[in-house]
Amino acid sequence: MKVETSTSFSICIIEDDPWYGQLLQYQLSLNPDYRVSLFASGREFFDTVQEQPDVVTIDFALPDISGDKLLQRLQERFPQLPVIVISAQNKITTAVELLKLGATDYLIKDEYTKELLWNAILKIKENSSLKRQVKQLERQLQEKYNFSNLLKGNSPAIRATFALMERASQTPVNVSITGETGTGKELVAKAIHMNSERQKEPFVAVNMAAIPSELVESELFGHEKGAFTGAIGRKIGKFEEANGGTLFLDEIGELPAGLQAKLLRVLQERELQRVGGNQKIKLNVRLITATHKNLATEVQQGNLREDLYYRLIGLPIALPPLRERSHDIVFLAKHFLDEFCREYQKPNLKISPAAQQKLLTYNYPGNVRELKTAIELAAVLSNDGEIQPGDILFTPPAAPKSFLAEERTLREYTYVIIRHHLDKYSNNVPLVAQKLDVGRSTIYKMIQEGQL
Ligand SMILES: Nc1ncnc2c1ncn2[C@@H]1O[C@H](COP(=O)(O)OP(=O)(O)OP(=O)(O)O)[C@@H](O)[C@H]1O
Repeated sequence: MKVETSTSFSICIIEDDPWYGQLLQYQLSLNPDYRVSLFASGREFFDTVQEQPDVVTIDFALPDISGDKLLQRLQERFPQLPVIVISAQNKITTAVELLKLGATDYLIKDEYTKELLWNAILKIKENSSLKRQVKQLERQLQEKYNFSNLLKGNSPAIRATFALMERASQTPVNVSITGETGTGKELVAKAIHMNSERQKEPFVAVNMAAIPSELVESELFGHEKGAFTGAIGRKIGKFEEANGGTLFLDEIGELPAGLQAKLLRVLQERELQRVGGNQKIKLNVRLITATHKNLATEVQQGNLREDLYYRLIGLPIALPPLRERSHDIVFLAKHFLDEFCREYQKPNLKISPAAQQKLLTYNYPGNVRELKTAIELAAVLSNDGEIQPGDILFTPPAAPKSFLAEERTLREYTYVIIRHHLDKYSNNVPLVAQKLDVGRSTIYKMIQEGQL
């Protein structure tokens, strides 16, 4: 027999007294959400029920099996099953024993049993629906943070990134992410955290480039009251905030040289002292760093300590610039367009072939962030069902102030250009003359005249 479990709440009553059993069945069936089945013995229940019901009530004194044994068999068969024991005995020790064994409730057979049973089942129902909701929310959250839900892409490069992220989520190793601005470094860090066993703990992101260098130490490690002028109270640093979870240090290449030794010590010893404090605080933080710089070059140039480099590098993940993953451009554009149409409650827009061509020929210095912004604007600008090339406007980054903006004579411009090249090629006049296609004597003459 299959007790109906899908849409309704299924209750099984095991009671050998047919009159009493039917009384309980009648009473509970008054709730139209309940499907109530009656069994005269433990054996009849086990012979017929295959799927776990939502709750079982058992008579303590059945002819074929004692209450405690039946409870144990039910628990072996359905480990999560709530079981209510109904007994004619009002011996406290029996009740305590059964509750210890895992019974959800113990009711005495008297004139209040029906009401008490009604309430006990209501509580179990509420509890199980809450548990179901929590499970569903957890599933939704998990889906939301699935790598391929968070990070969109169709290129071999992004697929290779998924594989690395998978590995990074399964181990607590440090991760270092490199990539130009807007390639999705923070998104990758967050996705790793959300898929790791630390997902319920904090994810704290800090952009090192955005903190004035004199404040970095207290921002990362915290400070005690009075540690320095202006430290009016105790401050918890980002490491402590992230304790138990993940700390994402963006633009790690900007970490001031003076703090590199302290960071290394904190990572090695897994404990820190707040600025101006002497208490040692234990840390359990997973570190993910990101940079658009090449850290190995930073080490060679003496900007980053080698020992810190080896600590940080852990599992490296390199995100290629968008212009090198042409497979992703239209794919991402369509994804963002769908998102913006939903957000702006516009009917679904398409991208015309000519607009796709325009997207594919641009070089995206701002990478995915720039594509996303351009698509948002296109979604707003478009007034037919299709994005046209004219709807796609790329805003180039502010160019360095052009020297053409300054008013000079042609001769003065010539000096500026030659001087720039002499600086660039270490005053190598023959090389500069060759590069600019002018006579060497012209350059020597200008030098002699003191114009350069
Ligand atoms: N593969 C992707 N799929 C979906 N959205 C993406 C993807 N890559 C980047 N984005 C989006 O692009 C924007 C920039 O991403 P993110 O901030 O992670 O880049 P970043 O490399 O950390 O940038 P920066 O170096 O400037 O801090 C965000 O809105 C992010 O959601």
